[in-house]
Amino acid sequence: MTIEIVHVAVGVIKKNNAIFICKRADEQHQGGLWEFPGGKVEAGESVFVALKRELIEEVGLTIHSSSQLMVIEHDYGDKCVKLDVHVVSNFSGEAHGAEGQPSEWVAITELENYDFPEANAEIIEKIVARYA
Ligand SMILES: Nc1nc2c([nH]c(=O)n2[C@H]2C[C@H](O)[C@@H](COP(=O)(O)OP(=O)(O)OP(=O)(O)O)O2)c(=O)[nH]1
Ligand SMILES: [Mg+2]
Repeated sequence: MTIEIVHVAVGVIKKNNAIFICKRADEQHQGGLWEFPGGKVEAGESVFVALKRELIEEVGLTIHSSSQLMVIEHDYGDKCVKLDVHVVSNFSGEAHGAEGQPSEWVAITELENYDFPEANAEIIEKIVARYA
């Protein structure tokens, strides 16, 4: 049996000492938890193009560049994901929950007070180590 790994472009949107996060809808995989916005990389698409497309759709931002933070493979049991995590600080627009989802700018030092999917623990650890 081959296991499908879903490749996801994830954007850590950073402005000064804050990160923009969104809440996943209850009916989504890992629903009800906070996330860094992003979504699936489609066939033939680069990670940057996927990230750009997803961030316009989900948070109304146009990104101009991004820098890779890390790649994490995680098996949730019902789904395997490969999170391609990029820091985005060069963007235009005002971040908002463009799909009606709750969203906030959160200080990096406060991120640990929000519930994220399991795979995100490593991401938050790295953001705190690097930027807090
Ligand atoms: N966007 C995002 N996804 C995450 C994070 N952490 C984490 O485990 N994931 C998982 C949850 C999902 O299984 C997958 C992302 O899928 P998604 O639902 O955002 O994909 P998508 O935007 O393309 O949406 P759709 O096609 O399902 O409508 O990655 C995170 O911080 N951000
Ligand atoms: Mg998404």
